[in-house]
Amino acid sequence: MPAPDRPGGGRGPARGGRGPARDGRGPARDGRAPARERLRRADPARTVAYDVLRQVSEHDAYANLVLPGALRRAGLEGRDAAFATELTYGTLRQQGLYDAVLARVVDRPLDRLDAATRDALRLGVHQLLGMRVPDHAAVAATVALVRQSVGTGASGLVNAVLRRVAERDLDGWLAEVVDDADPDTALATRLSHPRWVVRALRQALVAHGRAGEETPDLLAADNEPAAVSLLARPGLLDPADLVAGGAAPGRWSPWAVTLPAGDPGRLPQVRTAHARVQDEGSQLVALALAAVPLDPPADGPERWLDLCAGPGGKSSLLSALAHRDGHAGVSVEVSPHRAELVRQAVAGADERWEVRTGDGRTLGEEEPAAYDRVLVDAPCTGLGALRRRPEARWRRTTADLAALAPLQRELLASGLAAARPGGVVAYVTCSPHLAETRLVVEDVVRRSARAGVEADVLDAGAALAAGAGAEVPDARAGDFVQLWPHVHGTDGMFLALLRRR
Ligand SMILES: C[S@@+](CC[C@H](N)C(=O)[O-])C[C@H]1O[C@@H](n2cnc3c(N)ncnc32)[C@H](O)[C@@H]1O
Repeated sequence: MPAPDRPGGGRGPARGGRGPARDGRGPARDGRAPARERLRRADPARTVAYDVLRQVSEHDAYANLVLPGALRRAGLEGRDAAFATELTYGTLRQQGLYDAVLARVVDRPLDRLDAATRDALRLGVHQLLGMRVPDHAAVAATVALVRQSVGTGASGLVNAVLRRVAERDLDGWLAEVVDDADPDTALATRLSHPRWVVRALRQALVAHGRAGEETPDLLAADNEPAAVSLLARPGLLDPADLVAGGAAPGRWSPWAVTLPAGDPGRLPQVRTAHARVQDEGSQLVALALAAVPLDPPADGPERWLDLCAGPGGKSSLLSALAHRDGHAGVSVEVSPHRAELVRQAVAGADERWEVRTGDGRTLGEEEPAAYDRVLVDAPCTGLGALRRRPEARWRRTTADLAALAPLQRELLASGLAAARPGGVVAYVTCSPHLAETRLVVEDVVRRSARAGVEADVLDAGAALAAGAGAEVPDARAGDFVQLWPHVHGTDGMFLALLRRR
């Protein structure tokens, strides 16, 4: 995949073909106020984007959770919804680069600006440098937004700053902001990631057998909008039905389809929980666990366990497979709210699938050697899924790695203890970080053996191929699997498979 080294170089909505209100030059075809005058008022798409940005920065909201509701409430659909989405996600992803530009123009440190004004400035810069919105429309519409939301004083500042930004194009600003920076800082600024993340991802690439030179491609993939993948739950829905409705078949998972556009929440199959939005990488790792050959248990159906299951994506797939094939299972989730989401996710396949609110760390002790297949999809930094969570890269810190390390180890050790001899455990993260993947597995295998719970590392690549129905090229990292956004077009899922002796 080529590495576009600029925002908006990819698939963001273009200006061309939009209605007259987009660029402020069109005639008033519909009896409304002239376009130029309309730009004096904030338009709905920009208002939605700005409101979501405010919720993200003021209330630590997640843009991907807040935006769909905001679009629906504003009645935005089609191209307008796509425009609002690109405004929101692009602004959040490129925040590091845009702040570097703004720092050259604003007459005080950015953190001394009122947060509402700073969010508006970032939104304006994205239109100027990351989208093909004409300068005058980007400035006028953003100023209108600020006048309406913050006040006249702030709108003067925003007007002056955005006009200065508009004096150069993106290449001009890129040259300026990375001018005398060291290579890592330059890469971090150019592709808008924190510097520690750039280093961690390069280290992860190398640790999983790839070249450090791929780092710019990986960072660029984080800046591209991810396709909307759906899971058609096995036994409940044939993916061909979704394809007949206009979706494209998935690239890797036999149960995946890709939606061209639109709100998946409106699909009847999603409403009935027969289909679910789920990245193909997530589907593949769950399918791999289900595909590991196993001696059948002597005393009845297989028992499956999803040890940290919220919000239920992989439980929805595992429960459907288990239901189809006559197995039984349990999902455990510590957060009551997320456990409720898991209950909804397993609906339709829940006859012999129980959902519990509880602490997965103690389950291995409470039910030792009780399960045939165990999924430990551990809480992690999510560094492999940055393209879907546009603000996550700015929230995560190295302190999170240290904080998550004990929890990841305790959950895996508990999952291993809950597996019966001959049973199999999948350790999964949506982060390729070495400290959350290989180091956790190696550490827990060693420590568990000392406690009398021995396990062998299985060939996860073979299981992935069995689950997908074909080899997934470039997925193997020794005995482990590491998927990559820039290689596979999936989230960066890690998978290790362990068989208990
Ligand atoms: C990475 S998410 C799992 C994603 C899930 N497998 C899916 O596909 O939707 C990790 C989950 O573990 C939960 N969790 C954290 N600590 C836990 C614990 N001690 N026991 C059980 N669940 C826990 C978190 O609340 C979170 O929902």
